[in-house]
Amino acid sequence: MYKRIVVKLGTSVLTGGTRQLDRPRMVELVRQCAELYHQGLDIVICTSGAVAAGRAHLNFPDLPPTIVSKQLLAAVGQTRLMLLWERFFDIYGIHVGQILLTRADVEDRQRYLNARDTFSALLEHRIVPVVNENDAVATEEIKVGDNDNLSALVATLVHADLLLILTDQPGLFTADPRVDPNAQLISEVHRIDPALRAHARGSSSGLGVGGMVTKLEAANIARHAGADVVIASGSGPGVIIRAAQGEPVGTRFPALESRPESRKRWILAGPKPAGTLVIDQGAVQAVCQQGRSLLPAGIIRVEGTFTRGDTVTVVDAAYNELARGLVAYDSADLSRIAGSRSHEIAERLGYTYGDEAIHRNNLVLLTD
Ligand SMILES: Nc1ncnc2c1ncn2[C@@H]1O[C@H](COP(=O)(O)OP(=O)(O)O)[C@@H](O)[C@H]1O
Ligand SMILES: N[C@@H](CCC(=O)OP(=O)(O)O)C(=O)O
Repeated sequence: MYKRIVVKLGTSVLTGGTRQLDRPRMVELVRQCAELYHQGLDIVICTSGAVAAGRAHLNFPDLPPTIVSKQLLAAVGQTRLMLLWERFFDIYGIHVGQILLTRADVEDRQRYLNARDTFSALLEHRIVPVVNENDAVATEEIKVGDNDNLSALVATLVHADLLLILTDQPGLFTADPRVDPNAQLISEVHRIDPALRAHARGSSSGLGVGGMVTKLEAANIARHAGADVVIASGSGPGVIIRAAQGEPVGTRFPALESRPESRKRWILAGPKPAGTLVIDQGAVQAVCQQGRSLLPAGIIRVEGTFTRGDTVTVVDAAYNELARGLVAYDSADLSRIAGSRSHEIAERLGYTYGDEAIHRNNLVLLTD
């Protein structure tokens, strides 16, 4: 039995594929959460559905397809959504607390820790946090963008041992089942590699954001943070209880053994990578197999514009993501010293911040 679970409920689940929130379905989901809560489990809800709720409440207004329209719908819908969560949990004598986040709230480590404290306080007082992106004010630059990645961030923040992503399909299939009727359910995943990613497509229902692509991104972050991840159907009978008891439902991604310490968890889930470092085979070996720091000598290419201390993603020549880390040099400097030996850094730049492009203490591996 798990102790702390984050339940992510997609728009597809909360609307049941209709254009409104499906209240009986929400009540059933809350009933299951309440049963687990009263057995002593900590429950965190990551809810989508604000935009759908806003649209339904305003009777499907004819709005231009702009960011502001979405913000307007979310502003109206979020209160409707929260009202329902509050009412339904209240039936079982459970208090809820709303947390609305954007990427900007966790980009900086201090703010990330503040958010973590809020979650800790709620959970300590046995209040169920109900989390969504702060869509009403989130613009492209500051948002997480999809609630799958948001749920992985939350699972990382609260040290969840299970992230349960509920959607309108029984799990991850070998192809989008809406398109390919012969697609097969994949019940257990031990490696999230390009071959597996090739199965995942975006959302084709017009309701959700990201489809299976973002669910795999989320699964990869959460299992590196030490949580098991399950993707399953929100309409499966007793699905939350069954998943919490460790029964095989949907697609399961067991947590990886390594449990990163606090700062590395932040690097993993907090800041959005501002750039990409493409590294050569020797550096892949040194970083991934030998746990070494990344030196400029192993960098083939620098992409994006970033400053010293920003998070970047580290990829191999085929663009498989290997790690994330905080850079010791900005993008202009790194471009100048990429491929250089350590003693050449000062010669090229006229100064040095050390031999490492990313010190291993600032590096989190994303390989298995
Ligand atoms: N390989 C796949 N296996 C299962 N579903 C997939 C796959 N590729 C794409 N999808 C699509 O992902 C959708 C679920 O994601 P999404 O629409 O974003 O829902 P949610 O609102 O639950 O996040 C499914 O309806 C399905 O059509
Ligand atoms: N934050 C948005 C949902 C964004 C999102 O990722 O949706 P989904 O793919 O249905 O989980 C909302 O509340 O409408």
